Amino acid sequence: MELFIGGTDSSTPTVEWAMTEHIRNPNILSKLRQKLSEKITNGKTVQEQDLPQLPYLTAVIKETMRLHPPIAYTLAPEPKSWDGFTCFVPERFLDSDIDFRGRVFSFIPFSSGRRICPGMNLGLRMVSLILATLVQKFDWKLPYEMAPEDMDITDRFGLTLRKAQPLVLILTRL
Ligand code: HEM
Repeated sequence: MELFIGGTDSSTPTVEWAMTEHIRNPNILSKLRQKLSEKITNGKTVQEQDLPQLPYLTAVIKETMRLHPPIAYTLAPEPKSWDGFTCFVPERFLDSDIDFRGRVFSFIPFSSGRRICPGMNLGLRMVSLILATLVQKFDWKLPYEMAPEDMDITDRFGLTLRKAQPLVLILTRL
């Protein structure tokens, strides 16, 4: 199955960037797949009620939103606030109390205060379930024997910060 990620809402760029970072960091993809298989057993598919037990999945989504803020104009990332600013390291969020509510100025993917996104919980559930299902149920590879380092990872600036070139992956059912 060939997967093109498209769409214009704020959830889609997060899934697309998360998948892009996982292709560039296969050890993180393996770790996430392992964490999912520890909690979601017997061939089940991840469900909403499983999400609180999947802190690594949440860390991956936070790290994706840190490095690729979904809504560009408000949320330019701040290099000085983060060690290894350009590196994709979900572990930085594991023992941290930084949540999605915008209480720390360097991480406000859903804005904060009175402007905070009213769809935050729904958006997070959508991103978490889509990403977890794709990781859990499919093996991913780039088409045309392309190498991860050949991927175009430039942003396309707009209301949402999308990849300039859409991600295309070949998915095989695991
Ligand atoms: C991962 C997904 C999402 C992200 C990252 C996101 C992010 C944001 C951000 C940063 C803002 C504030 C924009 C500003 O400061 O003007 C916002 C506003 C808003 N979002 Fe979301 N959003 C997401 C999903 C959703 C969903 C699923 C819904 C609806 C079902 C939604 C509905 C809204 C609405 C109505 C506003 C405007 C609120 C206002 O101005 O009072 N969002 N979103």
